[in-house]
Amino acid sequence: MAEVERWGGAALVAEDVRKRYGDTVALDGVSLSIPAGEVFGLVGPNGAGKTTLVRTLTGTTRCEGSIGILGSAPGAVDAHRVGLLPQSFNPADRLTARELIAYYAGLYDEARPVDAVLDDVGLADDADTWYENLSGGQQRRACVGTALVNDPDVLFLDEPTTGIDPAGRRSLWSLIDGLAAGGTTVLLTSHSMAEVERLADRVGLLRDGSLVAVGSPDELIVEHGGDSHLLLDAPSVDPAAVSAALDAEVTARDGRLVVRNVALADVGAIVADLEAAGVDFDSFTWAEPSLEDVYLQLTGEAMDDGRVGR
Ligand SMILES: Nc1ncnc2c1ncn2[C@@H]1O[C@H](COP(=O)(O)OP(=O)(O)OP(=O)(O)O)[C@@H](O)[C@H]1O
Repeated sequence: MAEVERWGGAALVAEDVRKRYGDTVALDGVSLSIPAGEVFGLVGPNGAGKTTLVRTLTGTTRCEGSIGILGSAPGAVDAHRVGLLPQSFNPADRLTARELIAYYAGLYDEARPVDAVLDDVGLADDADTWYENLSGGQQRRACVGTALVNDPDVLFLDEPTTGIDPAGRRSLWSLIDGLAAGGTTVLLTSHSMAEVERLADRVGLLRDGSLVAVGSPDELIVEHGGDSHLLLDAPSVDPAAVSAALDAEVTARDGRLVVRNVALADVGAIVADLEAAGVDFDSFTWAEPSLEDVYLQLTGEAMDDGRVGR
C-alpha cells in the first residue's frame, strides 16, 4: 500500500528511468504518470526508445530509476492484471488461432472464454486456421488476442495495428475504446499519428530517449501544431516558385507542397494567385494542424524536405 500512496494511485509511473545498451542511451531519464483508465499514446521516430520504455514498464528489461505498475514494482505486480502485446511476437505456425488464444488463456487461473476473445479481434470465422495461413493482419490480430485473455487492468500494445487493413484497424480501435470505457489503462505505441490522435487521451513524444512533449492531442496541437495550411499536389513544382508567388513559407512533404499559415477565408485568393503565377498544381486541400504536424515539428522531420519561405 505504501507504494500505491507513493505513486498517488496512478496505474503506471516512471521516475527518471534510464536505460543503456552498451554505448547506446535508449532512455535518458523518462518520468511519466498515467492514471487508471487512460489511453496513453507513445510516439516517436524509429529508435527513440518506445519499445525500451514498454519493456522497462513491464519489467522485461532492467533499468535505472523507479517503475510503478498498479502500485507495485514490475516484478511484483500480479501478472493476471497486466496484458502485453510485444512489438515482435512470433507464435508457433502450426497452432490455429483458437489454439493460440487457448494456450495463452491456459497460462492464467482465470481467463476469458476463448471464443469471446476471438470475436473481439475479428477472428471468429478464421478460428481454425493455422497461424501460418492467416494473413499478416490476421496474425497481428491473433497476437492482440493473446494480450486480452486475462482481461487485464493495464494493457501494453506495442504497435498493435501494424499490417492490419483499415477495416481491421477500425475494429481494433473500437475494441480499445471499449476497454478504456471499462476502466482498462492502455499504453499504446504507434507510428500512425491518426491512430494516436483518434485513441489517446494523452500522448507522449519520445525523441532520443527523452520525452519531449506530453499532453492531450488538442493541447499538443495548439502548442506545437502551427497554423492551418494548404496542401498542394504539385509534383513538378519547385517550392521556391510557390513561395515567391505567395510570399509565404512553403515546405515539401510526402510529395506535396505545404503553404503554411493559411486561413480558410484566404484559400480562394491564394488559389487565384497561384493560377495567375502559372503554378501548375493538380489539386489542393486545406487542413487544420494535426498531431502529425506536432510530430514533424518536434522530431525535426519537417525540415528534412527543405523549407523555403519568408
Ligand atoms: N536489445 C538491444 N540491444 C542493443 N541495443 C538496443 C536493444 N534494444 C534497443 N536497442 C537500441 O535502443 C534504442 C531504442 O530502441 P527502441 O527499440 O526502444 O526504439 P523504438 O522507439 O521502439 O523504435 P521503433 O519505432 O523502430 O520500434 C535504439 O538505438 C536501439 O538500437
